[in-house]
Order: sequence, then structure tokens, then C-alpha cells
Amino acid sequence: MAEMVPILTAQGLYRFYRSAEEEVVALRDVSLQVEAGELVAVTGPSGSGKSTLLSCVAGLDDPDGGRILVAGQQMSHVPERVRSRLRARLVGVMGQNGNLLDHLTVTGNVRLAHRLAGRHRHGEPARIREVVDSVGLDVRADASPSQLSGGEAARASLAVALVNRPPLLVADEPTSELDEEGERRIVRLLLDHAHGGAAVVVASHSPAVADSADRVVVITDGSITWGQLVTGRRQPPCLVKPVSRSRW
Ligand SMILES: Nc1ncnc2c1ncn2[C@@H]1O[C@H](COP(=O)(O)OP(=O)(O)OP(=O)(O)O)[C@@H](O)[C@H]1O
Repeated sequence: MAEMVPILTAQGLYRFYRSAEEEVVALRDVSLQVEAGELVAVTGPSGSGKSTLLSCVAGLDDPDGGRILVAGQQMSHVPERVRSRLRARLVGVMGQNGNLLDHLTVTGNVRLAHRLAGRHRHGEPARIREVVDSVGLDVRADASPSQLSGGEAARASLAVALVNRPPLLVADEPTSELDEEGERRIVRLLLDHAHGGAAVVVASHSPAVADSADRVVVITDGSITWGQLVTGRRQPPCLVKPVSRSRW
């Protein structure tokens, strides 16, 4: 059987934050692989490094050490313009504070993300409608983000992240402000994207997100300290692969 190619490979990541008074080691030798079709939940105490890890693997930030490959493309330690181009093509980001511009409608936000990926000068109307419908926002397509409920805004943010069919979807606390029903809908949509063939990485404190994930990894004080296969749908030989430093 052909070997599964991971969509995301993060090897030996380090990230330091330095100020005049102190140095924080936000990531300490973190390695993680996520394959197509997998939803991985990253959990752990506040300040443990979840957002830092997600920013690095999404190409929003560059690690100080280690290497990141997304769909076989080197995302770390490349010029910022290369990283942005790769990010637009390969990564969908659903952020903690949303990725929506308030002067645009839901459709306008999705269209802009589609155009910025560079494939369609004016966006592809059928794809834009399709993704807005898929998150259940067809009736709110002409609303601006400030007119949306928390759950609707989260789904609009997800539509923006999904419009370019990214092989890697990264979501930082996507359900933190939602009620149970809102959370269930987001988790369902994230799982649908993963099971459609993408790799999905979600940072969350929510037990409901962890329960639905294919795999959970726990970060404590900048290091992955624990990993567990939850659904049993996949049988990866090693949940959190330690990667020898001689490989980078
Ligand atoms: N821009 C920054 N400058 C300095 N320190 C930072 C910066 N961003 C994060 N940190 C520090 O790095 C560590 C990891 O932060 P991070 O936001 O990744 O944690 P987290 O697990 O996502 O936390 P939370 O669950 O509260 O969102 C923390 O000690 C934090 O204070």
C-alpha cells in the first residue's frame, strides 16, 4: 500500500519571544504530522503555545528553529512574499478574532479571499455561492459581519477560510464564544472538510472539539506532552512523531 503523504509536517519547532526582561520559549522541539483526512485537536493550558504553533504552521509566523512543510512545500524560513503566496494557496485560517472585514458583506468577504488567492480576478460566483451555502449562510449572504450572531460570524469566517479549498485548515479557538448548538455546527463543518481530504488542525479548550477529533495532542509549556487517537478511524503508527534533528 502506498505510504500516506502528510499534508502538514512540522519538525522540531522552536519559537522564542524575547523582551528586555525575559525570554519566553513558546515552542520547544515540537513535531507534528497531519495527514489528509485527519482532524487534530491541539489542547493544553492557557499560555502553553497552541496559538504560536498554529500561527507557525499556517505561515502567519516563522519559527526560530525547525521546519514546516505544507503539501510538500517549504513554509518556514522562506521570504515573507513566498510564505504569503503559499499561505493563500495552501492554508485556510479561521482566527480567534475572525477574518472578516466589516465594510463587506458575507459574500464580499468570501469573494475577496477568493480573489486574493489569485486564481480568479473577480472571484468565481458559483464557488462563492457554494461555500456560503455550505456553511448555512445563504439567507445571510448580504449581511455585514456586525449584523451576524456569534455562530453566524464563525461560519462566515469558516467560509472565508474554505473558499480556496485549502489542503490545510487551521482554526484557533473557533468555538470559544459559541453555544452548544453553534459549536456542534462548526465542528461538523470542520470534520466535513477533513473527511473530504484536507488536514485540519484546531486549537481548543473545548472537550466537545477534542471528543470529535481524530487525534488530540496536548501542549504543556511549549512541548507536546501527550497524544491520543480518539476515533480509531485511522491507525497512525505513531501519534506524535519525534523527528531526529539530523533530518533538518
Ligand atoms: N507576541 C508575543 N510576545 C511575547 N510573548 C508572547 C507573544 N505571543 C505569545 N507569547 C507568549 O508565548 C507563550 C505561548 O502563548 P500562546 O498564545 O501560544 O499560548 P496559548 O496556548 O495559545 O494560550 P491561550 O490558550 O490562552 O490562547 C505564552 O507564555 C505567551 O505569553
